[in-house]
Amino acid sequence: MKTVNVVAAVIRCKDKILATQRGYGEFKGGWEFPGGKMEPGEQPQEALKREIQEELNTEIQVHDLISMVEYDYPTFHLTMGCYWCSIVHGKLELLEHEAARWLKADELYNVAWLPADLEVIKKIKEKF
Ligand SMILES: Nc1nc2c([nH]c(=O)n2[C@H]2C[C@H](O)[C@@H](COP(=O)(O)OP(=O)(O)OP(=O)(O)O)O2)c(=O)[nH]1
Repeated sequence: MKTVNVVAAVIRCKDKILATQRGYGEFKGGWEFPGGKMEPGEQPQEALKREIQEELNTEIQVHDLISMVEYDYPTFHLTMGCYWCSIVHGKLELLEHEAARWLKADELYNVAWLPADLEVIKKIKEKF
């Protein structure tokens, strides 16, 4: 099975984190952390900054790794590095997503996360 390498940003602002809803493709309508596939030769931090600039027109700072998720979807294996991030500059324009929500710790399960994200949500809940 092919492996897809993804980086995802858990953007935190005070007591909330950002969840975004996919606007296209196989998982359309599902909730996720913004981010995407790493390009060959890219470091995770630079891939993440690039993706968030492309998707949300926002500059972020990438902090610590929260979790490396390994998840088997029916047609591919996902390896996803999830990082704490904060906003440096920008207004989170939804250039590719359908919707976005800021969630407090007790609201984390109020959206329908992609299956691979549930493990990360558990870790975030412990640390947040
Ligand atoms: N960004 C992101 N992707 C996730 C999460 N959870 C999860 O299972 N995925 C999966 C869905 C996709 O199969 C893959 C990410 O691919 P993507 O389509 O966002 O990547 P990309 O922005 O480079 O998109 P593309 O140019 O290939 O369309 O990872 C998550 O929280 N964030």
